[in-house]
Amino acid sequence: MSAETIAFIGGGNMASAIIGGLLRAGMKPAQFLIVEPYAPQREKLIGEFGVAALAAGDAGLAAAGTIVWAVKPQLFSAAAEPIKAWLGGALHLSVMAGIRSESIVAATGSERVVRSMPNTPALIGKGIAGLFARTAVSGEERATVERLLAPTGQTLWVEREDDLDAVTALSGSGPAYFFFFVEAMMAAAVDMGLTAEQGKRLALATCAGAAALGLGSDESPTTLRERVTSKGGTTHAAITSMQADGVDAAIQRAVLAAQKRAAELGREFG
Ligand SMILES: NC(=O)C1=CN([C@@H]2O[C@H](COP(=O)(O)OP(=O)(O)OC[C@H]3O[C@@H](n4cnc5c(N)ncnc54)[C@H](OP(=O)(O)O)[C@@H]3O)[C@@H](O)[C@H]2O)C=CC1
Ligand SMILES: O=C(O)[C@@H]1CCC=N1
Repeated sequence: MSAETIAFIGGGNMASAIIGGLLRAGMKPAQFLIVEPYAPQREKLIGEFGVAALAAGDAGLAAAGTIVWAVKPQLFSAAAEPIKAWLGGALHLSVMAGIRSESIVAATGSERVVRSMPNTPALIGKGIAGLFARTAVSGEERATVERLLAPTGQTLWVEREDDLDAVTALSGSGPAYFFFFVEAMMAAAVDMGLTAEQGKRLALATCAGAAALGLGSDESPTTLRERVTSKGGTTHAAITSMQADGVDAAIQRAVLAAQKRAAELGREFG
């Protein structure tokens, strides 16, 4: 192991998305060390990526230049405690929701901490990750983090750490809101006599097309929505129904609930 080694504490969904992306971008399996207590998951990582995976961290961690924290926030303290002696020399990158950088400094003994909030489209290189760096992190280390996350999609730096709670609520959790919407579209498709499969195809292609249209256009989502909405037509009927049901306000409340929960996770498990 060397300073080029990237160690992951937790080898689940998010770790796999980042490791897979970096391997596709040309990093070598020997550059990774994963600490993952769940044996079937360890075997999956070894089989899929050819990386080294240990049930528990050991002194070898001290050589890693970068340590990525990818355990559930609830498990952070318990995961850090037994390996603390070997963490002080590394740059730490957390993907954990809520856990404050101050808690990561206290648990690792390193001031060089970057927090990120990726999302699951990272699995196909189409994610977006919010990033926050503590002042001890150098410009070069910020660039290192950007390189690490580049294969997973876009990155966006925020200046205030608390803003990561809003990023978590928007883009971290956002893919689930989108699938929730698609599930409802599919249920409506079935109500109207289409099959669920037809509903899924129509809903996903429509959402993907609308997102691509929005990304490629200088016009606001409001203008793009209005362009679909003919006077007295079908879209007007649907939007009027959603407004009467308070769907927009409900979505805003839901996103704020996620932001509040992110802050709570930091207080409860930091
Ligand atoms: N999923 C998402 O959309 C996003 C998740 N995140 C954040 O990423 C983090 C990881 O989430 P995700 O990848 O979905 O979760 P997973 O449950 O898939 O991965 C976490 C892994 O860590 C393992 N683990 C548990 N205890 C330890 C330990 N002591 N040492 C090392 N590994 C341990 C778990 O094993 P076991 O299963 O045995 O407990 C599990 O395999 C979370 O903090 C979450 O907030 C961030 C952005 C988006
Ligand atoms: O639900 C969660 O807590 C994590 C953080 C963002 C997405 N999943």
